[in-house]
Amino acid sequence: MQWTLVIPLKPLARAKSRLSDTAADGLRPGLALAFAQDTVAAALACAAVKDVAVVTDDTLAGRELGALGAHIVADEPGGGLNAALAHAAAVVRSSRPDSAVAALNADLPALRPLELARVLDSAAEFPRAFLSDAAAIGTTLLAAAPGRELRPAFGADSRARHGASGAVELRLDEVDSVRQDVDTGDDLRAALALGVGPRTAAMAARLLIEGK
Ligand SMILES: Nc1nc2c(ncn2[C@@H]2O[C@H](COP(=O)(O)OP(=O)(O)OP(=O)(O)O)[C@@H](O)[C@H]2O)c(=O)[nH]1
Ligand SMILES: C=C(OP(=O)(O)O)C(=O)O
Repeated sequence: MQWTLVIPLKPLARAKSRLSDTAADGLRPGLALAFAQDTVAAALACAAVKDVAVVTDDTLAGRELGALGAHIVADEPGGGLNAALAHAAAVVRSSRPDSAVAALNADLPALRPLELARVLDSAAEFPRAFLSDAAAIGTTLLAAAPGRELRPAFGADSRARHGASGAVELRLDEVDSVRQDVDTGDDLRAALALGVGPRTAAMAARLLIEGK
């Protein structure tokens, strides 16, 4: 089975506020874009991925991620993360009702295509399934098989909320790159230790050179 991924990205100027002690205001939007670029590039290189739709209102991010090959969906609801994801899934299914759809965070700069394929192949065995994040509190991927609603419940404690919604938690080893979202400086160090994509590596070097 091949999946359509929906990836949410809020306006870069407001993104990654929890990284303010690690990256100055002038660098943070570029860092958030680099995370998204490396995430989208790895997703598009994954054999289990048919295509990628990024839901965003950010003009620059839309242009850059579109250039990588992602489809761009406008964040028309403007009602936050879950509304954006539900909208993007509906847009995908309006043209292809039988699509398998999975939501994936935009802040997975260490993402490896083979690990993502393992997660998606495993998700294909269930109506709805999810992968918890590295902190084991949130969610990095929520998948809905053809004919199933996505019903996204990202945000605080989303691991528990996705579990309570009836989605099956995928318990896989050796998919660290799919779990390693980056919200804090510690997360960024963990991602760098796993090995990040080229755009995040370049931005991380600037953070070191420019001292924040
Ligand atoms: N399209 C869209 N994406 C969103 C929205 N809110 C959050 N996101 C995206 O959803 C993912 C998780 O978002 P958050 O953890 O709320 O925000 P963040 O920018 O990652 O980090 P913080 O500012 O530190 O909370 C990120 O990829 C965000 O860019 C929204 O309202 N619309
Ligand atoms: C929105 C989520 O991620 P973050 O850790 O980026 O807040 C989540 O885990 O549901």
